[in-house]
Amino acid sequence: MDKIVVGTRKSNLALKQAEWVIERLQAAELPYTFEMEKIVTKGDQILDVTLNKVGGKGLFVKEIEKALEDGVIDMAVHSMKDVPSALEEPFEIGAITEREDPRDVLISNGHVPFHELPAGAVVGTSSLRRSAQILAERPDVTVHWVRGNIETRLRKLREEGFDAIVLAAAGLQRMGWTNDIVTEFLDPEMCIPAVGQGALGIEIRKGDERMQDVLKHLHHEEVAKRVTAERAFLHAVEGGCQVPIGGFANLEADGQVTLNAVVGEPDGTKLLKETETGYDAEAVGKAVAERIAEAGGTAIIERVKAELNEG
Ligand SMILES: NCc1[nH]cc(CCC(=O)O)c1CC(=O)O
Repeated sequence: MDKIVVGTRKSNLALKQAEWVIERLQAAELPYTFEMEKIVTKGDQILDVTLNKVGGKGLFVKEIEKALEDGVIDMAVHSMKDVPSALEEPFEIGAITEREDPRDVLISNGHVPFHELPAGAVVGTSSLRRSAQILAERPDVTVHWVRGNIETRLRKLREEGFDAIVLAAAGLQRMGWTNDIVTEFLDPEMCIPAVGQGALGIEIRKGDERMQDVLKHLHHEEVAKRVTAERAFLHAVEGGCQVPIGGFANLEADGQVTLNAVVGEPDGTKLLKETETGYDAEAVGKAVAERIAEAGGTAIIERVKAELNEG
């Protein structure tokens, strides 16, 4: 049987995601064997610097794309939220998978819920999106950066003086840890998740019909429609590095997609939120982006980007 090589980053979460993809493809009983190829990316090597300052999301994707282009791998498994809103030539997303819980979760020492954290509590996060929304809701807490993979962040919660950390439910679920360690699932209207959070994206060489066929067995059309609206928004407001932006879409019973999105000041002093519903996912994303840009979102994004480049 022909062999298909599935590329992945080397973190435990990435390995779980790639294993999940391979299991699902094997279950489809296609005439292929599947093999995993682990790739160390720059983003995995630089764990002690705020990721925002070292080039953002693209860091995790670049080396993997090289392996794809060179034919070392045939497809690459990504967390959809780590995939830049515009892929470069000659790549495309061959499938967007079913979505895990897209919400962020709070894990606190002593299981104190978010609204009951004491004033001055130290909340760990590594994203400007989370800090903006946490501080808008609770200006009396302090946000500190906590970098590293999920295991590292949980260890730092116990050992480094944090009262709580906020991370993606999906990562915990894929690691098999879930509910007993989670204090609270944050309301996705209060803390709007990252674009694509909870879904996986499978990247392939553009026009690779063999992979397109294989990936029909993984693609989830409803999730893809939601993520399309989210990514159209992300693309229209910035198109680049990691800034305080959230976007989360749901499908209505009639098939329309509703997008809630936010651009915020990292210190939480301003949040710009907009909502739009419609049948055309791309148009919904663009409409929300236009309104947020006009309300001052562009100015915030430009300023944050400039600060990241200086820092
Ligand atoms: N930023 C890193 C990252 N990329 C994907 C996930 C979790 C899985 C997902 O959101 O799909 C995480 C960890 C986190 O944000 O807590």
